[in-house]
Amino acid sequence: MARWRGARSGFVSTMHPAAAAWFPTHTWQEPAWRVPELLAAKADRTVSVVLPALNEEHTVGEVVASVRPLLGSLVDELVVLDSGSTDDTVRVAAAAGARVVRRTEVLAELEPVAGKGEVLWRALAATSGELIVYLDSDLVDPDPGFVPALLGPLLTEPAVQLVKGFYRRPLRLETVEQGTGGGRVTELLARPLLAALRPELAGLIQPLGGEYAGRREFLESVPYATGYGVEIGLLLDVYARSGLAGLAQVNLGVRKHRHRSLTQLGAMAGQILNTALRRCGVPVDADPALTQFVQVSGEWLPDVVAVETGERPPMRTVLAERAG
Ligand SMILES: O=c1ccn([C@@H]2O[C@H](COP(=O)(O)OP(=O)(O)O)[C@@H](O)[C@H]2O)c(=O)[nH]1
Ligand SMILES: O=C(O)[C@@H](COP(=O)(O)O)O[C@H]1O[C@H](CO)[C@@H](O)[C@H](O)[C@H]1O
Repeated sequence: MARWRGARSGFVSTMHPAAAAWFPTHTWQEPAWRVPELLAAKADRTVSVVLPALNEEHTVGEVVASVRPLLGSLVDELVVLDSGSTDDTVRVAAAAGARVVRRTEVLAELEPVAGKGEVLWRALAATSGELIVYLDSDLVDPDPGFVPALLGPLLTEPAVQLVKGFYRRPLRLETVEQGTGGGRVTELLARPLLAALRPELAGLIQPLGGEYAGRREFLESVPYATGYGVEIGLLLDVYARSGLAGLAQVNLGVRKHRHRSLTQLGAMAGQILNTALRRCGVPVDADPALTQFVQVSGEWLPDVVAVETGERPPMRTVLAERAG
């Protein structure tokens, strides 16, 4: 299958040498795997698709429906891990054909904490697939090709441990044809942060993207940041353990999703920054707080938010302790 259009290889060499060496052989610009080919490569291995969901009643049904046709062939289980939704997410997800697991129903002895990473981590205990695909539940017009593309490298390249999706990310849904501008935390924080701390990872096109797949053996062996730091944490951990050879990325086309406000993304960025600094051995405040500002009747007032920096230990250790 097509990995890289060589005509553009000149630009690749302008990156950090390690990134430039990795990019051409671990980037699928035109993923061409067909399901029958992947089924043959899959053989007797198993695949779990996991959707983290917090109040996603408007979109979770379509995301589930985009994966549903693969259930029973390429996909062995399709799970929505509900993150404490207070809307109709659970009903909509179940009606669309997913197995819905509330975060309180798995590892019930552990009091759940808020956050995306918490449910991605709990999903490890709620599923059994050797390969795990994570998709966000807020996707708009989700492409059924996401899962096959993300599984491609895992099913054909034994050294790869984690596969990240990449895509064009329109910020205004109505201008998807030309739209870009999405991935604000990626462009304003993650990319500059990786450039400063791990320039070898400069070749990752979407380091924070919520569509990715990994081997259970790797995912159960690393801690999970319980908030939005989960993606940067997993990325840094796979690099620390397997080097760039453990990473691949596939073109998923266009990704449209619900966009949060700048204030919300500021809090998200705080979690990502804190996780990345800790993974890279940079001392950080034990209980960081982020002071944002709001204008009330003309007066600017501080709004101090705690930066969630919780971590869950490697699932492997938790399951071993439970097994006694
Ligand atoms: O505490 C949380 C926060 C987020 N999410 C889910 O994680 C995904 C990505 O979250 P969000 O859309 O807030 O991030 P963004 O894509 O805007 O960066 C979505 O499916 C959310 O429903 C979750 O399950 N629990
Ligand atoms: O990539 C980003 O900058 C943020 C915000 O995206 P938008 O500016 O709302 O398109 O979205 C990602 O970051 C989160 C933290 O890693 C992930 O959990 C999300 O899945 C991903 O969409």
